[in-house]
Amino acid sequence: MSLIAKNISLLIGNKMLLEDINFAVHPGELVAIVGPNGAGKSSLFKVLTREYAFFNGTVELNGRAYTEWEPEQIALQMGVLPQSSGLNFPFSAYEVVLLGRLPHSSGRIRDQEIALHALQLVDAEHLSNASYLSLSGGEKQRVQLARVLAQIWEETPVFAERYLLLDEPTSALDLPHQHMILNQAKTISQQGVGVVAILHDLNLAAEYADRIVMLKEGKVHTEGTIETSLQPPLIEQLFDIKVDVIKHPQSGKPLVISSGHYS
Ligand SMILES: Nc1ncnc2c1ncn2[C@@H]1O[C@H](COP(=O)(O)OP(=O)(O)OP(=O)(O)O)[C@@H](O)[C@H]1O
Repeated sequence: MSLIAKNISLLIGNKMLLEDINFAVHPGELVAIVGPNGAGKSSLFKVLTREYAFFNGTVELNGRAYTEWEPEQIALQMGVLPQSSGLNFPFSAYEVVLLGRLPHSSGRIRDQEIALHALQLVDAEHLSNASYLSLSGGEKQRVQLARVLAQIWEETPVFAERYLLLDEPTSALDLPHQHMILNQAKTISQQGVGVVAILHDLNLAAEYADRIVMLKEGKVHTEGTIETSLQPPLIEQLFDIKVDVIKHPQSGKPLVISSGHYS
């Protein structure tokens, strides 16, 4: 049981956005998708999350093509955090998180407990009663993450395998919150959820991901473990920039350093 995309190609107008991509995420792992601007990361994300349906190839969720699932069944298996959520109603932060529980029928008290707990996990409990519209960019991002966490909070009687798909989940966050959120994503993956995160920061990917998929010009450039992916020649091919990779003094993970010189 996994989320598997096979031979995905995506043509919009006369532009090939994705070309013969194979991608999979399995329960229990965190996969980072990285690559330069315009590489196709968000396009792949939109295929994986059904925002785009007009692609060639197949996407299978837990053994069945998307077309074979009802939308409500998909919502019980997959939480999606897009780059921006255009919510314009004056809901409180807490009410926004409760929206994540709509696909479920676990009862009002349980849903409320989960929503509060999810807000705690993203350090936003103190914002519960604030109007969502009044929140800062980073606060909104954390509340939206709490909403998708609430959505895939626990196994349902029918669906044990769940997935969390995050498009640049740290883009609006300060340094401590970047680590806090990715720590949560990692913990959730260790609890058995398959997590996909588009990340620009290679060092965050190194710290938290189990695997890295590198995209370039709509194709998978490289895929592998942190150690095999974060090699200077590969990074230089991907981003056209000179880098050194050293060992992080605390975690021992690869640490990518660049002085900004083009290769
Ligand atoms: N709807 C569309 N119609 C035509 N071209 C598109 C469309 N969406 C994206 N593109 C183009 O496809 C390419 C890939 O875009 P995509 O948003 O997937 O890149 P990305 O890797 O997510 O980039 P970034 O890091 O800048 O967010 C870009 O060149 C973009 O201009």
